Amino acid sequence: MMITVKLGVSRVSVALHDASGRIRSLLVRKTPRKALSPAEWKNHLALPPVFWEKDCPVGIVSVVPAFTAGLEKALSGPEKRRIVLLDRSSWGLKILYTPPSSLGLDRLAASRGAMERFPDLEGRTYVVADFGTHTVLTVVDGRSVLGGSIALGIGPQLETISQRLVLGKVPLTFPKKPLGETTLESLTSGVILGTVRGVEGLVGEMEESLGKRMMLVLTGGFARYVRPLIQRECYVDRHLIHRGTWRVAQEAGQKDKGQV
Ligand SMILES: Nc1ncnc2c1ncn2[C@@H]1O[C@H](COP(=O)(O)OP(=O)(O)O)[C@@H](O)[C@H]1O
Ligand SMILES: CC(C)(COP(=O)(O)O)[C@@H](O)C(=O)NCCC(=O)O
Ligand SMILES: [K+]
Repeated sequence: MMITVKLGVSRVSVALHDASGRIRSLLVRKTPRKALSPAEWKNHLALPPVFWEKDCPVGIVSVVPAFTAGLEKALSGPEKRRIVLLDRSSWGLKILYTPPSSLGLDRLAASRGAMERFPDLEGRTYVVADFGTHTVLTVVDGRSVLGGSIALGIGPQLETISQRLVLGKVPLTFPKKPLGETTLESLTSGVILGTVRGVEGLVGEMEESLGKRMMLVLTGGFARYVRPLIQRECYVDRHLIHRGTWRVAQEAGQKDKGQV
């Protein structure tokens, strides 16, 4: 068993993996507004007992470094569980981004997770489109991460607009047509279809500038909603960040035991 944690800007997700890496249980909490003490983190996460199994190592990927120490101590607990804090050198990927230290660790985790989940991507050029709180594209060429794009995600866009238009919560509906004839249709067209067509357009332009075709890999909370709208071949797996983190934390554990 292993636990992987993604500490994101707005959400923390905690996954429990079995020996083969499969996710057995996943829970999501809001990212706190301020740094928490280990005890506060423990309360905040409120992990069920299965997550506290003895000797279960924990791999952590954080994009909020100021919050990481408290979380790490909370998860290590009195049992002193082994914590694998992943940094930029952990992923077996070369970072061609400036400066390399500014590239989100979640993007490295998703890039590696894509290779783990879809082994035929190894050595190829592909782009991971993470449809989460942000919509983030990350281009991988062989074992090098080149960069990509970052925009506000579908969820936060809908929330902002619905506050402005006093619409209440906009239900997440599948846009049936580009030409919206009601407010709801217009919003789903603009935000959901617009985001997807924007991603497709960017991927096409990135391919042109690279002079190469890329495989598209979808991940993140909205991946399965947008998949039917995508007009090109793609792979989909919602949990690439956890899968990449699992693989790399596992490799780190084997090195510690002198098995590699
Ligand atoms: N079934 C679902 N469970 C959780 N989040 C979902 C679901 N469907 C859509 N979402 C949306 O996915 C987004 C979170 O995506 P995710 O990739 O999990 O988070 P993050 O990018 O913050 O790590 C949220 O904005 C949420 O509204
Ligand atoms: C852009 C992100 C906040 C996306 O994470 P999300 O909020 O979707 O979980 C994250 O990838 C990040 O902190 N990136 C650092 C900036 C960069 O990659 O250039
Ligand atoms: K994300």
